[in-house]
Amino acid sequence: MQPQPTYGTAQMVSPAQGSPVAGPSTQQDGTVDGKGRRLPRVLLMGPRSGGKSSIRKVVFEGMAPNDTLFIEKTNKSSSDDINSFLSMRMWDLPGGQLDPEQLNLSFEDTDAVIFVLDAQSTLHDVIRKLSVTMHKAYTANPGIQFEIFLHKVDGMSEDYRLDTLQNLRDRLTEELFDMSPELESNMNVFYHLTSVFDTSIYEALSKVIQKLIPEQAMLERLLDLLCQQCSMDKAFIFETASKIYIATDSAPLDNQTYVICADYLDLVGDFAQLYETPALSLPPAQGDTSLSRAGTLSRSTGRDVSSSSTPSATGSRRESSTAASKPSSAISSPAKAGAGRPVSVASSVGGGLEGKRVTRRLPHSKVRLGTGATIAQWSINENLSLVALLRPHTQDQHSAMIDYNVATFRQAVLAIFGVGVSAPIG
Ligand SMILES: Nc1nc2c(ncn2[C@@H]2O[C@H](COP(=O)(O)OP(=O)(O)OP(=O)(O)O)[C@@H](O)[C@H]2O)c(=O)[nH]1
Repeated sequence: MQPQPTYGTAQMVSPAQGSPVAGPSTQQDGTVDGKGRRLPRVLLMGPRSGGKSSIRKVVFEGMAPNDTLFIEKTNKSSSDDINSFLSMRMWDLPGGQLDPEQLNLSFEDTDAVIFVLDAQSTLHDVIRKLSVTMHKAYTANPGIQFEIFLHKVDGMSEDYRLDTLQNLRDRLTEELFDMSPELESNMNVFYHLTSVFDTSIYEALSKVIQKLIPEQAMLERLLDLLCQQCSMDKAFIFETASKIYIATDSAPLDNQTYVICADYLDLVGDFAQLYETPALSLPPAQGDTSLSRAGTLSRSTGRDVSSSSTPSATGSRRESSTAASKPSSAISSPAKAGAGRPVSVASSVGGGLEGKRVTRRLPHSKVRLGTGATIAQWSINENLSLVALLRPHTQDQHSAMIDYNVATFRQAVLAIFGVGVSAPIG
């Protein structure tokens, strides 16, 4: 029987640099975690210059979309731990390689395949190859999830995008049907319009990842309860570094809400970095991925860690009128005094701090928008953040209740993922 993917292991995985690897999963290549459990595997495939490396670099390494122009061609397959919390492993196969067998990879232990197709090129030949690969993959693993990214749709009109997608869908369905009608009707195929120049790629990857999280329904239910109790219009659990959301409540999601929440998370991360004091940066603790990532991934570096050394630790407050998603009033600093949860870290930090307990705070911040609504962010742990849109005046009138509910929510999320509560609540 195929082992179930596991998530949220207490032992976080450091994001590997794209080391060239080719071959089936082994303990050595990291597709098995420290406890011997298999990590979910996502294959990223597609024709040459489709945009695979750009997606990886923009979303998981913080590269500016314009810089993708200078990415070198992928010659060898590479594998990356793309999501520290979920310990997910993504394989980027060189362009043109639609058949992973040539690379000694098998579909048996693959959970999802993302096919990245260039919407601006002719797809005629690709569709045929794609259907053959899908057929093979499905035969090897009927539970496999196919995600088709019609990529580079920026610059195309809405109508043209939808037409291109419809064409692709029709032709691929025909090809699959010709091969086997039964197979075609049983396959799980999902389509997404994506571009690295807007949030569509984050949303598409969020949807892919959510399907790989068995705890999804539980998280959604928890978020529903939180929204209901705290008068929140929308709430997300984000993977802080990548801005991918792993869960949201069941209320309908409009793109603008996601954009505002993701931008806010970005802004908070940038603020947190401003307040980082190198002298107080803690050495990487075992299993503390966010610490070990400092200095390697720009957008994920020490975002949460920095909170420990923000002015809030000494009780000072900073306010700024920096615009984030049109905030009309002041923004609290990422670790607003008294708002963060203190985390006691018994660690040797060298020099004068050796042997002392260093108090870290999990950051929390909020901004009142022009509409009177509040956008707020709470860190759940080093890798996850809760971001929510609160109805006007709720935050002012019920802040204690909201803090209490969020603390309870946080405990529940950590318990679901089996990470354990690493910081005192409330
Ligand atoms: N317009 C537009 N161009 C993109 C987008 N994503 C990637 N590109 C461009 O597409 C080109 C190829 O991107 P890569 O990421 O190297 O493509 P790849 O699939 O990794 O290619 P191989 O290395 O050959 O496998 C680059 O010039 C990128 O700038 C997008 O969303 N929109």
